[in-house]
Amino acid sequence: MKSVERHIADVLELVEPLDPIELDLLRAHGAVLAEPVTSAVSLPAFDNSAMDGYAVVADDVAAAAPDRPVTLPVVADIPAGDPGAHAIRPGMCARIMTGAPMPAGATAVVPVEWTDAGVARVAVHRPARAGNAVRRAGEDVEAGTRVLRDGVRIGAAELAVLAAVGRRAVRVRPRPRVVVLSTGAELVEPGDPVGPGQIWESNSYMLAAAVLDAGCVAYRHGFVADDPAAVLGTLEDLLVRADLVLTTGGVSMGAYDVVKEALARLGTVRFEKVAMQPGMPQGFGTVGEPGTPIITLPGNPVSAFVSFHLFVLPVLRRLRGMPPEPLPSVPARLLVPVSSPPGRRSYLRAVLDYDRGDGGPGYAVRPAVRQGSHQLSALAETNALVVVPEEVTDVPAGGVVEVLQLPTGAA
Ligand SMILES: Nc1nc2c(c(=O)[nH]1)N[C@H]1C(S)=C(S)[C@@H](COP(=O)(O)OP(=O)(O)OC[C@H]3O[C@@H](n4cnc5c(N)ncnc54)[C@H](O)[C@@H]3O)O[C@H]1N2
Ligand code: MOO
Ligand SMILES: [Mg+2]
Repeated sequence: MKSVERHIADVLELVEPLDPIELDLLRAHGAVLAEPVTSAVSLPAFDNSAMDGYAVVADDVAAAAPDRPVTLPVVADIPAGDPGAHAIRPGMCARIMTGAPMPAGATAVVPVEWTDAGVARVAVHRPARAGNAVRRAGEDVEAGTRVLRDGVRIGAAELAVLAAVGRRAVRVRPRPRVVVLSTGAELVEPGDPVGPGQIWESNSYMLAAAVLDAGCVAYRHGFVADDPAAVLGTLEDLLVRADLVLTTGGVSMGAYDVVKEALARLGTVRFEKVAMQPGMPQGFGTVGEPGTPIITLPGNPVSAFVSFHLFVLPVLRRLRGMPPEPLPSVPARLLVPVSSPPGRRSYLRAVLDYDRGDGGPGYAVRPAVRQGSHQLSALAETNALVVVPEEVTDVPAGGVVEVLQLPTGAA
């Protein structure tokens, strides 16, 4: 059987980062930057006040005290947005608001709380050192420096930086478009009546949501019956929209496992067994001309879920122009013993939390009781996967295991 690492390397070969496009700021939210962004301007662009108060010459107020206030004439009133043509000389001051340009000649700002808040004249009762409450031009960003690097995901903070340096649009890699297709004659749309032997379909919902959470566009096609012609026809129709196709079901040894049969005609897909539990039967390759990458996940819901997080997430990251890193991992103390089949690496659904035992700072992990690859219920509160290596069959409670952290939501 093939190793998990080998399979990850193979599926990653399927894709390259998508070609960059130019998008307006808000539409670029969630996309990955495809250019380093340099600021043409300094930020702040001009010396300005950090507080509402009075711009002064610091030396003038050096001796100010509550019992000996220094009184100065107020020669200008400078709100934020003022074009900034004011100047003061020693012995004068200007009323100034937060964000307003410092008048020439001023060396400090006295906050209004340190004064009597006068309008024509002001009494200052505390000294301010030179530079007090002044935000210098360029102290945040110097003109010509890089503010964002190529490959960062544009979240709220990055959008703020882009807007602040005056960008209206940016070059980004578009969100990958992922078609999700389930197969199986037993599947019924949730809520529709189920007959004998039928079940409500869940994989396409799970995968579409996981694709969205991974910052991609999901086209949930629903499901097709176990008929190779139907699978083929549907795939051909969907390819135009797809940067990646995900299917579930029909990849094992069953007589009606039609994904295998259909794809043998339409593309170059390899079906293999990966030494893992759950998620052993896997397939990948391309379909159509030019080849659209396809990953065929096993039908068992938990197998599809685990396979998505191990194999599909890195592929989506690469398409987005991000490093195709695996899930982050931490060591954790097992709260209950676990077992695993020999020769296969187990990924046990589990709840990871801070260790509340005597073990000091660190993590503790509790695998779910129900670990069957059909037992969806345990997934609901799962936030992690416990890894039990191929050669290990039992780990006692208290043993330290590697734990993969599952994504917590939209990326
Ligand atoms: N003789 C063997 N049988 C099986 C093997 C094997 O090696 N030899 N492997 C088992 C393993 S491991 C897995 S995983 C599954 C993989 O099955 P398929 O990918 O062929 O998927 P199906 O047969 O279509 O379905 C399996 C199971 O999952 C349910 N399912 C499928 N799709 C959905 C869906 N969209 N929503 C909800 N549930 C779904 C389906 O009803 C079946 O119960 O094969 C084992 N068998
Ligand atoms: O690989 Mo299957 O996933 O064990 O149920
Ligand atoms: Mg099957």
